[in-house]
Amino acid sequence: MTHTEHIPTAHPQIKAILFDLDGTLLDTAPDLVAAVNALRGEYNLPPLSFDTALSMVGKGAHNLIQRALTHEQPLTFDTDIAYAHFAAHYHRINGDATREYKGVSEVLHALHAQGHRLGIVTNKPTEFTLPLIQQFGWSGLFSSVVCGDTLTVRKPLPEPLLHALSEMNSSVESALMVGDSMNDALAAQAAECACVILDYGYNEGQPVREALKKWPHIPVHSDFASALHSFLP
Ligand SMILES: O=C(O)COP(=O)(O)O
Ligand SMILES: [Mg+2]
Repeated sequence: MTHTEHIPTAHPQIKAILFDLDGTLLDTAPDLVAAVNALRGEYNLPPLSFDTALSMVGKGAHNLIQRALTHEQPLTFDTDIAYAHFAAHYHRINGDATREYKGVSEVLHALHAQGHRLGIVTNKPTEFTLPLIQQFGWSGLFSSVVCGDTLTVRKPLPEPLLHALSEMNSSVESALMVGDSMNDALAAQAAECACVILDYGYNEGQPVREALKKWPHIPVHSDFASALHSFLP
């Protein structure tokens, strides 16, 4: 069976499409890992392996910093100072080695040209998200960008998705969430929003396809264009 045979049941009326950023639209892993290890250097901690550092990405920057600094043993640190260190390093690095996944720009432009309303719902802070949207030439495409610090809560809670849809004047019945992690799937489920998942991204170190085996109603794709294929002409 090919993955493209899984088509979201809600697709005929889909008008609004919400995208996760890290691991779905953009492979930000090299820059995130470099920033994590630069942060660790500030605390005289040795670098983490790529996979270990990447497994800490998913629940926003404060959670990432907490996991990165307490990996080996508990460490008491000032969270504002640690965030300032992380932000300084990540601003310096952000975008350098980040690449869009195959087909992303082409599909986003095609969906937009077709009249779909597009939004981003990411746990990444706004200050790192907006420069990436600009770098990849996507600024005119999104009618809502909800980041990890837009509200006081983040995915896997449903509020960020619902907030984006309200900014897009769209109903949850007409919406699709496209993500790479259980945080996206859980947020979509809680919002009662249709969802498709890409398996090439980051799911906090766990294969997302395995995690979704008990949720057969959520289609899993390995290719961005195939995941959106049924919404294109
Ligand atoms: O920054 C994170 O923790 C994850 O970001 P994402 O929600 O775009 O995957
Ligand atoms: Mg993601």
